[in-house]
Amino acid sequence: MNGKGLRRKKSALCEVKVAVIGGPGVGKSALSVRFLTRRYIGEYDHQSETRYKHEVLVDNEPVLYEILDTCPKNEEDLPSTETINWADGLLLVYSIIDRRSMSYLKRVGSLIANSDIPVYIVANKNDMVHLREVSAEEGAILARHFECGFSEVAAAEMVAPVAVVFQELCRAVLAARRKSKHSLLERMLGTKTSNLRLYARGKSDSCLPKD
Ligand SMILES: Nc1nc2c(ncn2[C@@H]2O[C@H](COP(=O)(O)OP(=O)(O)OP(=O)(O)O)[C@@H](O)[C@H]2O)c(=O)[nH]1
Repeated sequence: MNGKGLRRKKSALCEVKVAVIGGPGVGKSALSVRFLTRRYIGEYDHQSETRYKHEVLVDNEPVLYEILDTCPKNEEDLPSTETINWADGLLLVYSIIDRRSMSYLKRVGSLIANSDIPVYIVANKNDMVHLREVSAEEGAILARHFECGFSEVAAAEMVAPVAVVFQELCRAVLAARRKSKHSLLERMLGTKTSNLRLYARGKSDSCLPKD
């Protein structure tokens, strides 16, 4: 114990695994590193996927993000089943100046059509509107199709909107966890649990948002 009260137990940390997915060069690393370090680094020299860990507060609760920055070799190189199964949530990235990157996400959509993994769509490089190939409306339509959140950002310009994107995906993951826990309880108890307070204990429960 320290002077300021109880030291936080490690088990109280909520872990959220995010795979950052998108076609080549859309800014997956720029977005990830912006979120991790608040800095914009223009060029990344990596030939393979990279994993990061990062702890932040989301809605005043500590969250440990594990971020997988994927690295497709070309437009045909879609994320593996292993990557999708590993993730709790997918950050799907396209570039507003690259129409092919929107098509890439549509192909990813077919891959995850039968899954209920939470996703968030982010359109990057909106500092380059003079070269725009994909309208914001098209992004919003794709997000409606995925039933997920959507925003246009520029990793090159600002930190806050990029952080919001990661926070929103975290909220979607926690909401999905809460929903699956409720439906598991409903199956076990044979009743609706919406009026029951969940008795939270144990490590996995610490990842659930409070009711
Ligand atoms: N103008 C502008 N350029 C950006 C932005 N984000 C990234 N870039 C540039 O886009 C290029 C690709 O960025 P990366 O972050 O390496 O893209 P990536 O999706 O990780 O690339 P791969 O891992 O090779 O698929 C770099 O030259 C970045 O400087 C942005 O918001 N605006």
